[in-house]
Amino acid sequence: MIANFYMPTRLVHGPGALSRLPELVRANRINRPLVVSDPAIAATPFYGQALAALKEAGCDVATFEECWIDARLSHVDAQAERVRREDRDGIVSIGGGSVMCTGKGIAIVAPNGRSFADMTGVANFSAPALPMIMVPTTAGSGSEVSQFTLVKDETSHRKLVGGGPLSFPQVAILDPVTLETLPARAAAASAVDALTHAVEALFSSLATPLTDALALEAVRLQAGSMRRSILSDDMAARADNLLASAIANIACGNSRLGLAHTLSLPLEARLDLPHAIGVGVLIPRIVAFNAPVAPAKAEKLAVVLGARPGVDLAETVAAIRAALFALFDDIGFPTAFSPEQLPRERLAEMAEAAIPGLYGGAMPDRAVRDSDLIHQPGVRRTSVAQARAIFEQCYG
Ligand SMILES: NC(=O)c1ccc[n+]([C@@H]2O[C@H](COP(=O)([O-])OP(=O)(O)OC[C@H]3O[C@@H](n4cnc5c(N)ncnc54)[C@H](O)[C@@H]3O)[C@@H](O)[C@H]2O)c1
Ligand SMILES: [Fe+2]
Repeated sequence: MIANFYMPTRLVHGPGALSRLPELVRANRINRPLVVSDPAIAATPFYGQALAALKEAGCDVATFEECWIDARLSHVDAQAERVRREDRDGIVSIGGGSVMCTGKGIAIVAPNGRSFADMTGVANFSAPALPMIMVPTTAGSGSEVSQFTLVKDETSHRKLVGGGPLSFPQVAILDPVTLETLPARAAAASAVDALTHAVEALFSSLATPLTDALALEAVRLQAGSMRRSILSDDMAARADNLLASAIANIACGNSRLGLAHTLSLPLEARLDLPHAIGVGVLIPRIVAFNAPVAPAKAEKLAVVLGARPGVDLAETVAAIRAALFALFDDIGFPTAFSPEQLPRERLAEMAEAAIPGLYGGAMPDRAVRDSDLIHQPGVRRTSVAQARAIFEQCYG
């Protein structure tokens, strides 16, 4: 396999990093930025300070502070039109994955002059996206280092995926001050999502020693910092947590995701299960499913989770499961689905909806479609019956 590792985004991270925003905006020749955020972020002190610093540095700043949970097609297309009209020359996104994906969508659409809905898939646009500076305020999505943006089309109720090498953010600024105002529940959900990105990257058929190194370090850093980051005011832990979620996305951005994200998709689409709950509850079961075909990876995963590898694979898998369950319990995150969340009579339907998109480990020999970004090449071929059996293991 010829592998391709690509990561052009500059990372500026650590306590105080946000103070570098004006200089980094200038360094990327942005003079007239559109600053994108949501109402919760717009009310925080760090946002007000960032905005004031940009104006003080002489930037002609416009704002869009109306993002919702999940980037919206109508916001992306309308704000891109505004960017063209007002001759804006760059995007500063300050927020979680929803805000960063909105900003990235605007940055793609503005210079390409078509609706985002007409540019989905991989690299389906020709003009480079406007320069983007990303300031994540959750330690979760990793959108700040990703070429892709996930945008909800409210009309068709589909989640659109688009992006390519021309839409990597120029800079990601990771400052733990941004996590101070994040409610514990949202912090737990985004941290679990990030953890699953790293574990999925490890058990991908497209994984390489390079992505493995990043994935394992992301798990070690994430598992070691999550409790203190979420349950106390520990700035060092929050800095680690932010860096871990970026590293996890760099890993899965290059090796793709896996079966937890694939199986979670119909639960999110058809049962409105939140993404983090879907992938978080599934991930210990997916590790158990994958471990027999990747036992060495399971052992390494146990070590970075701080668990002791067992004398055999079954013990190692049990140790991983116990470590993940303890972590989730401590941060108040569920370890099982309730029958209300995932009705037993719909298990067959969910398994059938998830599996046809899988292509069992090989890259397709055709143009990559949207669905390929979501249906991921995990290490193990999976049948509908196996998917159903995995769902059945998710009830505690
Ligand atoms: N592009 C990618 O590679 C990628 C990867 C994973 C997820 N995503 C997308 O990211 C989105 C999820 O992002 P998320 O998990 O970061 O959550 P989010 O951006 O949806 O935010 C969740 C909630 O937390 C609030 N919030 C965020 N930061 C805050 C802060 N510091 N203080 C107070 N409130 C704060 C928001 O206002 C929101 O209500 C989804 O739409 C998903 O599709 C994109
Ligand atoms: Fe995810």
